[in-house]
Amino acid sequence: MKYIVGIGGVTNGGKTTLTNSLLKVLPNCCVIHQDDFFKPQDQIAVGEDGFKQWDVLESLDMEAMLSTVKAWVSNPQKFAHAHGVNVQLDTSDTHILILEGFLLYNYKPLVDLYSRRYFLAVPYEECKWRRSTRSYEVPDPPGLFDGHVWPMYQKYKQELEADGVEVAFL
Ligand SMILES: Nc1ncnc2c1ncn2[C@@H]1O[C@H](COP(=O)(O)OP(=O)(O)OP(=O)(O)O)[C@@H](O)[C@H]1O
Ligand SMILES: NC(=O)c1ccc[n+]([C@@H]2O[C@H](CO)[C@@H](O)[C@H]2O)c1
Repeated sequence: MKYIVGIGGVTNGGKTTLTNSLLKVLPNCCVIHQDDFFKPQDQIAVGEDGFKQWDVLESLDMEAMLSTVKAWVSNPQKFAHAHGVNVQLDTSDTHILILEGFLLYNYKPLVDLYSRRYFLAVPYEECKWRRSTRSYEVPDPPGLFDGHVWPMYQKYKQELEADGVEVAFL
């Protein structure tokens, strides 16, 4: 059996931390991180608000992410070997793929592929504080969280609810 598990939700919600714990205990488990599919910085649009629009779907090469998922679906064993994941012989009929990222469920071609969609949510204040302690490859300019990151999070979350996409909140 093949299972695709989504670990989605808000920035700094703990997605990477949870994913790393799951990778240690689940057999034959591969991972794809959505952040690895950000377009180069010079292709990120600047909004009317003056901020680079990192937190929109258009800033990610979702077609490339989908191709990577399809490569796993077509041959999980080969994918595991190529990514240094040991396939355990006694469980070799079970393969798990974790997709980890902040906009996992708003890209239509992927949404029906999940066996289970988990969503990590944290309150505004906690999220803002956690984010302020992080340093990304491209550091957040002042005001980005309130001006762009949090409003986009709310917009995409509302879109999910409106589309009736079922998620399990953690
Ligand atoms: N259960 C938790 N309780 C408190 N803090 C946590 C918890 N899980 C993670 N954190 C902290 O929150 C921060 C973000 O964690 P993590 O990198 O796992 O989140 P993320 O959702 O992958 O973030 P991003 O979307 O920015 O990649 C880190 O500083 C981490 O130590
Ligand atoms: N990974 C990156 O290149 C990058 C650059 C600038 C901002 N981000 C932030 O990553 C978060 C998702 O994990 C988003 O909230 C982006 O703002 C990532």
